[in-house]
Amino acid sequence: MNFETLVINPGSTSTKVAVYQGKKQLFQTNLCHPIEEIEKYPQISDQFDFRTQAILKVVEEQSYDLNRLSAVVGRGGLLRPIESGTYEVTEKLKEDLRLGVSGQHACNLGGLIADEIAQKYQIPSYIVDPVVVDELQPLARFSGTEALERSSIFHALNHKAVGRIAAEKQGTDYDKQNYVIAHLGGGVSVASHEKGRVVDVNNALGGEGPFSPERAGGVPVYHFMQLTKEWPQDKIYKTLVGKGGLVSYLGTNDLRVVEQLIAEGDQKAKLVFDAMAYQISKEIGANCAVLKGKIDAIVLTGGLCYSDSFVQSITEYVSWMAPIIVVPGEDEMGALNQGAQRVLAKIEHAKQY
Ligand SMILES: Nc1ncnc2c1ncn2[C@@H]1O[C@H](COP(=O)(O)OP(=O)(O)O)[C@@H](O)[C@H]1O
Ligand SMILES: CCCC(=O)OP(=O)(O)O
Repeated sequence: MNFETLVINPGSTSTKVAVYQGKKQLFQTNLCHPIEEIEKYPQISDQFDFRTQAILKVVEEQSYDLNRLSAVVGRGGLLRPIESGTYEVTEKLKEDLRLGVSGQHACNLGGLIADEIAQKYQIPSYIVDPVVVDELQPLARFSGTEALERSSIFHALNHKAVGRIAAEKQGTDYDKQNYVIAHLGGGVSVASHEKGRVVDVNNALGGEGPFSPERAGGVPVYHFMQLTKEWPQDKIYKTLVGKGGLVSYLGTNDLRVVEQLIAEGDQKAKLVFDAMAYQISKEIGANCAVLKGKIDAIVLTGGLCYSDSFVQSITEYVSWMAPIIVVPGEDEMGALNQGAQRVLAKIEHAKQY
């Protein structure tokens, strides 16, 4: 059956909207949200109406009749740690998304907006492989202090989707391969995929890993404590997430703007560009150690991979460790649709949160 689904993916810098009929995409629109627009809203939940209206406007512009839909599917948010899969949006799931039980991020709106639209048309709503998919091995859970355990918060949906793409390119199955996958978007997550399980990954929202277009990544903690000892919590958080990385150094979260500055001869922009590639490469190297060098490929994905020079810069550091596979952008929309289609076709049951 060719079920039609509306797919909604709120990211930190964009909202992606698509309609699928079976596997076929009927349309996709990527709405970009410049930092000035996002900054107007103090809380993520304050963006609910603005993003919902923007999505409905896209659908209207495409003259698509929402009565044709069988389901609405949204990118899952910061719930409690759960296993990989497709989950039905329930009251309990929505409550935890609203509370942000594991933190605040735009993807918390995915399930909420999906359900808002689905309820109007009396159809089900789902989330797939939310950012809290947790397959960490015991060793990866150590933070270095008994008081804190590391957690698995990363771009699980795209990691899994791109893992399957890489395996297909290599003529095999995802759960037979070992990959280091680096998702390079507004936030960055670099993970060790061992036979289909993400056994280690930097927390993309937790002050770990490389800096990214808008995240600081790991910072020198002692000096950071001194710097921020008089600051309110939300200012500290925004310094790490939202106003870190490229935004902090260059005032933009857009790598294309950075490339333009470099083309105009801006030396600082060049140094920051090189530093981001350097930190990401170092994290890839760390994950190659996690897999004890038994790696079938290093996979680079996300919006930053549309930049040939950025990919080239990372490749120079890491290509000696394993073959490089580049999947620019992401297949999150396709993966969300596939997750919903499997449930609609009764190939799988939707999991209950
Ligand atoms: N053609 C391109 N060339 C260089 N950078 C790009 C290109 N397209 C997107 N990007 C960069 O990718 C980043 C966003 O990646 P994306 O995966 O869309 O992020 P998110 O989903 O986290 O919002 C931004 O820094 C953006 O400037
Ligand atoms: C891992 C949490 C989700 C996230 O960081 O997504 P973006 O990079 O799209 O902001």
